[in-house]
Amino acid sequence: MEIIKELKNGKIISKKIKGKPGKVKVFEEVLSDNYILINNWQSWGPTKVIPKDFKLNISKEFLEKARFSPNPNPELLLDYIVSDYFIATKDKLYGFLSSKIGHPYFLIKDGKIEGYIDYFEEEFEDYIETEPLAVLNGNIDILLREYGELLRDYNKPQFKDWNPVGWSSWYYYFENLTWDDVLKNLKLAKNYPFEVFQIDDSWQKDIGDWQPKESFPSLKEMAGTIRKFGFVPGIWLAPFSVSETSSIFKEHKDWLVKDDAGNPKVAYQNWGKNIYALDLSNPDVLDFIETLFKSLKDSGFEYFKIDFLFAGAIPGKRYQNISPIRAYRLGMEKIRKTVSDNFILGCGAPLLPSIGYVDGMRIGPDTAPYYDPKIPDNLGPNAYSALRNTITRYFMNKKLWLNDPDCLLLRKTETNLTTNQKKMFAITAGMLDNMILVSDDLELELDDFLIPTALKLKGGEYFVEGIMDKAFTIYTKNEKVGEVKFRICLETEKSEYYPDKDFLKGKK
Ligand SMILES: O=[N+]([O-])c1ccc(O[C@H]2C=C(CO)[C@H](O)[C@H](O)[C@H]2F)c([N+](=O)[O-])c1
Repeated sequence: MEIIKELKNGKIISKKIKGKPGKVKVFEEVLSDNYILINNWQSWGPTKVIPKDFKLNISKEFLEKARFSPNPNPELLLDYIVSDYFIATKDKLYGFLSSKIGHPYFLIKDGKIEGYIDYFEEEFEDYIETEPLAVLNGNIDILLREYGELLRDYNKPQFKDWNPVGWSSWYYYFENLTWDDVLKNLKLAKNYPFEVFQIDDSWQKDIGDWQPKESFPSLKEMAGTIRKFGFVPGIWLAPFSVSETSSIFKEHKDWLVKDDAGNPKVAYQNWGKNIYALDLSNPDVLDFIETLFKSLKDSGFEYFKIDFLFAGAIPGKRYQNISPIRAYRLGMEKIRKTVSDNFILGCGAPLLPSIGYVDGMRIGPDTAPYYDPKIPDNLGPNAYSALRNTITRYFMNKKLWLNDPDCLLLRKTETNLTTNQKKMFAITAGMLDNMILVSDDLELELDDFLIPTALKLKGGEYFVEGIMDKAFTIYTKNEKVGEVKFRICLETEKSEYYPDKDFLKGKK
């Protein structure tokens, strides 16, 4: 590896490779600490502190269902602590600055931190530079912010400066949403400062068949009705996913990523089905994606929550022999160009490969109407892990995209969330200037005082101290509230804020 740039507190290294490199080892250093900050490749995975001898306890059964959701090389998780893109200790941070062709990751092996880049099956006739690696020394709280700045400066992403506030259907209605539920909430949403009204997973015929199911009106009527109520029409879809029961699976197996035997490869299981992945290196597939998003846009939708994106980056046989990461970015580039002036929210997305293609990014797992620090990180729903990631990935916000911490669930019934748990989420998301989305049946009684609370805290300059400690301290300064400090321990649910502002206490 050669130093391509000296930094005041470290360096950026890279090297030239060609041929068929596969998994390239690019870094090794003795692990000098008992605790490490690890990161997962995609939206729903954890960024968290673990002891160096932590056992991931990933079972073969979990991997059978999750498949490539937790990692493009899931089998590594059975034997190692794996950290994608970056890894850190209290005074060191090792962070790759891009994932444009290869997938960069770290393993903890024999007391060492080992850095690799997986170029999968791609062959390079000419030399290419490896994804650059920044090696930084200093206080981890400062280093995280610095790593975010290096990522921004290296990738130079363009994204909208609109920081949406709105409503989403998923966390109350899930797949049971009806068009009557939509109409009821549209009427009630006028009482809130919502800009966007987003219909989530529920409307479609099948995963891959992106037409409305019988019980929903046309796409044009869906979007037109939302617009008529004064909101930006938003819609959810999983554009790179194809369910085994879909017509696209029956008619276009040639469009799917294949296994070594030439059969369509299962990307993951969800909705009680096997889900396959579109081969984004195939020009016909990119035409399909363009036509799909043009039709959604022409129907009147202006906000796109594109989900399960990791499916586009699974290893396998493709039309072109390019890495899954390069194929993924072809698909994301197509979407970005097709709806360039609309808001794209990435979800279930490989983080570094998505830089530059999204305006917002879900940076944690699903929230839920329960908060439980004891549930292990399994990519599944939990308000605790959604809040944890909101803090540990805060440094990506407004550098790479707008962080979406997932929705505030404010209902007082049909939930196990306490008002304090809702308050911790709302104050944190507001102070860190995140997207603010609510997901409730608006007819229910809500702790809705937290919406103005979160909005008052937005727009500031913020910082998080104690990323590797038991409790975080979040600092924010904006012209509405001045300087606010919020000390929060996620495990004990104890939090204090200074100065003691009434609006933070739920007084109107
Ligand atoms: O581990 N999983 O199999 C899994 C599956 C789905 C899922 O949530 C995604 C799916 C949906 C709908 O299917 C919602 O839009 C969530 O906001 C979006 F994040 C999540 N999640 O975000 O935690 C995890």
